[in-house]
Amino acid sequence: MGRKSCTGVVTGAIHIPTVSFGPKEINTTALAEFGEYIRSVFPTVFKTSFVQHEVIGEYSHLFTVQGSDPSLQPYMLLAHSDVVPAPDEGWEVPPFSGLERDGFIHGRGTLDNKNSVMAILQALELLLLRNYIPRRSFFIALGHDEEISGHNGAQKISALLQARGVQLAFIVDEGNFILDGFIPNLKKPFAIIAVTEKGAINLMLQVNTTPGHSSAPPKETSIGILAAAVSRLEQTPMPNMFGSGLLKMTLQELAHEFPFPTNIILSNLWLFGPLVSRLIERNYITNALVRTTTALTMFNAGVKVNVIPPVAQAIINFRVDPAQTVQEVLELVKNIVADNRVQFHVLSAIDPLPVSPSDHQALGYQLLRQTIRSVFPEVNIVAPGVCIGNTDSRHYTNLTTSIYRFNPLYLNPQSFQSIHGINEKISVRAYETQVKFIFEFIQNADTDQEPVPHLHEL
Ligand SMILES: CCCCCCCC/C=C\CCCCCCCC(=O)N[C@@H](Cc1c[nH]c2ccccc12)C(=O)O
Ligand SMILES: [Zn+2]
Ligand SMILES: [Zn+2]
Repeated sequence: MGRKSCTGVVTGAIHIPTVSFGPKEINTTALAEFGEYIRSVFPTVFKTSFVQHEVIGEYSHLFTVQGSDPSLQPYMLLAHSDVVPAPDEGWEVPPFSGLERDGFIHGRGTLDNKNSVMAILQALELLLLRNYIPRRSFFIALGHDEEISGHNGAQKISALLQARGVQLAFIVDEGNFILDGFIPNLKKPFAIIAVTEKGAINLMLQVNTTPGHSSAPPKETSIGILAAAVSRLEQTPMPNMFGSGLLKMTLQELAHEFPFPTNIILSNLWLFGPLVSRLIERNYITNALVRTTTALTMFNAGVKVNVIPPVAQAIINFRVDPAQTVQEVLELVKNIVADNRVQFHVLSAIDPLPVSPSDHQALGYQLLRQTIRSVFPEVNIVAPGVCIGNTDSRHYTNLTTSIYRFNPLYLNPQSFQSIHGINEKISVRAYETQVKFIFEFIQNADTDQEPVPHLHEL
């Protein structure tokens, strides 16, 4: 294949429909094609002697970049090549066209997360083409099943590295962004590096009742009983955990960016905390930062129009606040439902992750901060925060206690909705800046903490 332009490689990647449809449904043809594709567009990465490439779990990719200084502890960059499904309806352009129009590349995966896959490999390709030899070793792990929990990709890579005795200085994965327009009155963007992520529970509620003829219905059917139970859950939010969370720290760092009187209010959360937490929970996105969320995602019941339904089932997806545990949430749920005709089946449950360090000694955090300052000089605030979704990085807690989830991209509420939604797109400029960010980050990781002039400028 001839050499493609910087954004042409993204277009080609979006074109390959590497969709994870369900727990065991992946598009193996597309994933295999994706593997061939990255080989063809990043030839230098694949032929460099100190870059080892392995395919794990059939479709995930692990690159080991051997640094020249074995005394430096390695780190790892993560991304994933699979995407969530994208039916054509509602899209301005077909989701797998990868069309470049008006300065944007359109399509599923442009923000989540083929942008990162391609930007990481592109940055490495450019460094290698300039004969850059890293001092610090690093790994690049590209999962192929992140959207369905990463059991065949990230989990296997993690087990392999553990078996090899690898311990990492830190990990950088997708997760948070440079946020723009999420807080009313705050015009300036701010970068949030997620130092933890929420837990998750998929809980099935089931009600069984005796089937029969619909002409003589019982007072309550399985559908009615279950509908009332899930409605109680939806109407009863989990407790607001504002006081105990990281969000307090994030807001204190943001305080002086606000005009009077918000700056005073946010600097004195000991006094105004209850007021602030009530304001935060009013918006559905920021609400996810202060509590365990309850999302009714599936409902299934009934077999025929004139048959009393024997079974009704609903699935509820909870995202567990880092200040709570799965067990605590399940107890609360049982108390809210308070109906012993409703059975509980926990389909999957994962606790929130521990908080990674963000102090001055935290190498990964400080390198991200330093690179943000350099690549996005207009961003004044870099603060630690919580990732409200789950990422492949959760499979790597055996390799490091320092996990950071940050995409070097601007995100506004509209682009937030496009992730897993419709009209996902990335501006050409944003993608090029992401490449620049990783290009600088890799070089910064080779310096002795203090920023020094870069060996290469992009
Ligand atoms: C004051 C600050 C205001 C902040 C506003 C908040 C803005 C939020 C910004 C970004 C959030 C993006 C969410 C990150 C996505 C995480 C990746 C993802 O979608 N994961 C899936 C699938 C998944 C992956 N691993 C697991 C493990 C277990 C269950 C699911 C998954 C997901 O979370 O569902
Ligand atoms: Zn993702
Ligand atoms: Zn996703």
